[in-house]
Amino acid sequence: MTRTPVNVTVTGAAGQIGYALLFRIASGQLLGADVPVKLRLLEITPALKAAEGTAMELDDCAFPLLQGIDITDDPNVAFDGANVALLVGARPRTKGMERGDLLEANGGIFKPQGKAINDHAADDIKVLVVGNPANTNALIAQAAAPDVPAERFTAMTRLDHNRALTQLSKKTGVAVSEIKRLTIWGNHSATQYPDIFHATVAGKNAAEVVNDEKWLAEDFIPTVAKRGAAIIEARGASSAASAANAAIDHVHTWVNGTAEGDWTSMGIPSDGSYGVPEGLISSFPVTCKDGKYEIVQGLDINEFSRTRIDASVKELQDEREAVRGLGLI
Ligand SMILES: NC(=O)c1ccc[n+]([C@@H]2O[C@H](COP(=O)([O-])OP(=O)(O)OC[C@H]3O[C@@H](n4cnc5c(N)ncnc54)[C@H](O)[C@@H]3O)[C@@H](O)[C@H]2O)c1
Ligand SMILES: O=C(O)C[C@H](O)C(=O)O
Repeated sequence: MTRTPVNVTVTGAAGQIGYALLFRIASGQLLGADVPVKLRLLEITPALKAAEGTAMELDDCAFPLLQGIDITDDPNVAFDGANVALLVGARPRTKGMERGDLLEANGGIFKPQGKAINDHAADDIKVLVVGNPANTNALIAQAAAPDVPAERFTAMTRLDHNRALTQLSKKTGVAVSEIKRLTIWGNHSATQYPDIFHATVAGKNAAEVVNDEKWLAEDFIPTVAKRGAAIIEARGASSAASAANAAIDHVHTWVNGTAEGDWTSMGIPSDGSYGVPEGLISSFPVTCKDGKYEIVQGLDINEFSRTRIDASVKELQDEREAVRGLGLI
């Protein structure tokens, strides 16, 4: 194998998502079956031993693409030369909490990590923030990295996108592979808006196929938006394997592109499209090509969608004000 390995940094490597994620990265599912990787695992000091245990297991898999594992509690070391950074490490919410309740607890993590990325990462760094509240944590990290192009900081709404695909598939009886152009707008929170008005189901307009606004408003949207809480209620812990799967999907699509005629959802810095204030990290419909993404333009936004997009964007603005007040941006 002659390709230069890609340096992938994963924070919170000893956590639940980390455990579901690292083996898939090392096996080639993140970047491609022919792309060698070097892993950098960042953890807090008390969790280093657990991260070492995971690294031992990674070694024991003898993955042909895995060309090294470094473990550290120093962000400056973890992000040195990083090409891809998955910011997972954060405190997950527990029963009864909203993701916004985590702002203060987790905000302090993302500012120093953003600075370390600014100072040490490779020029082509791509960042995915998974740790909640993901959109605003991404904003904090991005604000601390003025030398990195802002568009390299993204937040994960792919789990919501995947959840929405499955709910729509169950409602219509059509396989997820036949559903295209679904969109998650806004925040990865209970205000997010999964939009099927531009989606297609086996080539037909999804909203017309469903033809049931009551189901949309009272079943589909709340089921997708509150799925994280439902999983916490059922498992007693937040989603892990599905979150890791979505992180793999997000980066794989960003690097390798969206399929012709389809798009995906990513939390990205707004350029003002669709009335979302510039700079907010909000979820949009995007196409990806050659390692870059673009917002899908020109979609008609009906009244039903507008109200819901605006509500989620308002929450993002409030979160931005809150972290400004805490001196995090
Ligand atoms: N965006 C999404 O769709 C989505 C989905 C699921 C979970 N999440 C979020 O992902 C985060 C991680 O979830 P989890 O279930 O793996 O939690 P976890 O508690 O199992 O693991 C978190 C890990 O992060 C580590 N950590 C804490 N502070 C750190 C720091 N400063 N640097 C490096 N590591 C640090 C902890 O030691 C722990 O090992 C949570 O914020 C959770 O809410 C997001
Ligand atoms: O809901 C949570 O707190 C975890 C995660 O964001 C999820 O959507 O499953």
